[in-house]
Amino acid sequence: MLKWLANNIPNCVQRNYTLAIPITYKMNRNGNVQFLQQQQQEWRWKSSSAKSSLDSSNNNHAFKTKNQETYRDANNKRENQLNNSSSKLNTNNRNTNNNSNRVQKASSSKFTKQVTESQAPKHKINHNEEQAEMKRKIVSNNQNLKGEQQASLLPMKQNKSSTKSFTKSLPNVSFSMNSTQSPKKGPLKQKESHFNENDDDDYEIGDYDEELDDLEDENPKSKGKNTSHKYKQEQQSEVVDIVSKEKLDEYVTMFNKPGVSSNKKFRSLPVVDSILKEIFLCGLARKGIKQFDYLTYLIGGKDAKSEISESSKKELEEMVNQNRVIEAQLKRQQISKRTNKTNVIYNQAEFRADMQVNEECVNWIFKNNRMKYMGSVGLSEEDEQRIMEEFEKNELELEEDEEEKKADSQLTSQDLESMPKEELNALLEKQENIYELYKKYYEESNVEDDEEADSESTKKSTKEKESENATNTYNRKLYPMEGIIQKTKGIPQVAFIGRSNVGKSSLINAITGRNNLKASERPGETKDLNFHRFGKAFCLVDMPGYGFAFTKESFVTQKWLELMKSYFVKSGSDLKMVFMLIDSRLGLKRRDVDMINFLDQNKVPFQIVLTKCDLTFVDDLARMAFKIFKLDPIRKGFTLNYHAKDENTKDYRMIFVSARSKTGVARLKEDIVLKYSSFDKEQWKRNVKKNVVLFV
Ligand SMILES: Nc1nc2c(ncn2[C@@H]2O[C@H](COP(=O)(O)OP(=O)(O)OP(=O)(O)O)[C@@H](O)[C@H]2O)c(=O)[nH]1
Ligand SMILES: [Mg+2]
Repeated sequence: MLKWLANNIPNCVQRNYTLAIPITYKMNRNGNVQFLQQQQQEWRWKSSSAKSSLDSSNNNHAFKTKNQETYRDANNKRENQLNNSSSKLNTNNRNTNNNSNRVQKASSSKFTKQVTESQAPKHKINHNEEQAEMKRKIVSNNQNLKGEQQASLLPMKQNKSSTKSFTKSLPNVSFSMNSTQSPKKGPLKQKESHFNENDDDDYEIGDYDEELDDLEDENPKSKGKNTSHKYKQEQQSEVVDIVSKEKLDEYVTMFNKPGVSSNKKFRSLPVVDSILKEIFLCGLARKGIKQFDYLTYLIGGKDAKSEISESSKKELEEMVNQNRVIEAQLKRQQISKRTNKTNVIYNQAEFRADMQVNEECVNWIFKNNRMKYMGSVGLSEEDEQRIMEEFEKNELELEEDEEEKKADSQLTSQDLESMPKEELNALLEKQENIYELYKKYYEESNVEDDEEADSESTKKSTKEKESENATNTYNRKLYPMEGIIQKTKGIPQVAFIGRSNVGKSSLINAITGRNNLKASERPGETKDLNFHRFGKAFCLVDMPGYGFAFTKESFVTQKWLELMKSYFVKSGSDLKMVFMLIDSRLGLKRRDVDMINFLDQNKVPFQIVLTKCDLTFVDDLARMAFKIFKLDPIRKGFTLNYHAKDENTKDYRMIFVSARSKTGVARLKEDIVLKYSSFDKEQWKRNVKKNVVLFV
């Protein structure tokens, strides 16, 4: 379809000329396309050599004088293509002549006339009020979509001064795309310290083009066949960032080598790059919006559809209007064709359309399906009674690793005293900065202030509020394990597991956009395995947390672990993914490691999700992620290939989320719907009358 659009719509690219026009089309049940009203009544021709951009008022004239021949060629070509494709598209064109007349009357711009003249006989075009209304709806939908995306970019919301003071406190976390072979010179070589503390140079739009120009210059076609060809292939593959397992082991050995500073190690490894990429894509990049967007474009693919903030979206629109991104993208495509490499960077139009369809798809499924409670699996009555007694008798406390506890206390007693004043001040400043940022953010987004939440007196009130808000909209239906497995048979399941208080229930609430699950500051809130389904597409499973230390034998933990493990083993192929949640502030604990090993041994597909990222620094997140990566089962399975199209490839992407700021939630939602549910996007596209705003 997109290919067809690209070939047949006059805003496609003809040799040196690029034309960008936002168009709206409607796809009916048969897969035919109906063109709707033009989004904007202006269009531009742009010559990549002359870089001339013409106004809509004089484009016809200019086009005849300057580009007459090229246009004629292009137009003939297009008409031929239209004729060829007309047989396929003629099923619904009984009223075409009427339609074309109507459209011609209604359209005021020269361009719209042009389009309809060439296309009206071939396609059914409705240009009535109904469609205008529909278009309005789409636009408003799109605006609504941006809300969540905006919320995800917490740090971007800050004013200049606060961001500056914040970034000052960040250590050198640099991002380099081509660390694999660490070439000394290369077109795709980044300004190495994009996220470097001292690097205040922002990425300019032109930079991308310049890099590609370099690439062009080095191209074998322009310079004859030479060694740079091979070199470019390497560069291309680095963008994809697929690393074989052997290679990965090599990197890890390198990472463990003594005598090399950890900072240096950090920068030198692609695995770290990959983790950092994830962090950046999740909207946690705090250094600058431009680099972030540049990255999303560079990486491309559907994963790059990350939460782009409102302001940066505007910037991107501008870029698209200027055609620069399209040009750059096209150049890249040409290059990748020449180098005969898989084209991982999507076609611009395809990328945008795909992004939009995915978004709509995910929103549709969450909006149009009731979240239905299917039942719970709990412990036997005896066990439950005993647990309740334990709960009442004992103060609930999460177990801590004793060694870590010791280390912590040693740090506070010895290090703080001996710590130079400067360092201490820096530490305090860092804390103040983050505090101010959060305060400002919560003020802006009308979220409860953290300051209040921290104070003792208000703790109670927030607790009360939470319990009030989080209403259990269902009466508890308890099933034996076999019973619920029978009941949920055939529905793909996604489970959330992790220590108590890690934020499982909150994350599910954030994903569903509902407040059905009880979440509270008190650990041990969830006591059953709760099953909720969205139609027959998928089923979300909230689990009790583990990690209590209030009885010697840790009865609760043992019982709940048994329950969860039996579910993992019995659910079989219906269990599509287990999201293993880890609190990004606390990191891995012994029981987490046990659980990871268990999942790995039983071949249960799982992914690590770092939660509460709104409370953690980027560099701490990266370190935490890498610590987790060092675990054997993770390292073994980490393919680093998050463009993987192969369904069987275990996707060991590290996920960073915050249920509070909604960072990463949109991506997680999309993963659930598009990767693990039984929801068929293509079928949905065919069956639901779809309106898509395309920017070609
Ligand atoms: N700042 C912040 N707080 C969070 C986030 N997610 C959860 N919380 C808080 O963490 C606490 C625990 O959240 P829950 O969702 O109840 O955790 P849980 O894993 O379901 O806990 P159990 O049911 O006891 O296993 C609550 O007070 C939440 O408000 C987050 O992303 N950011
Ligand atoms: Mg819970």
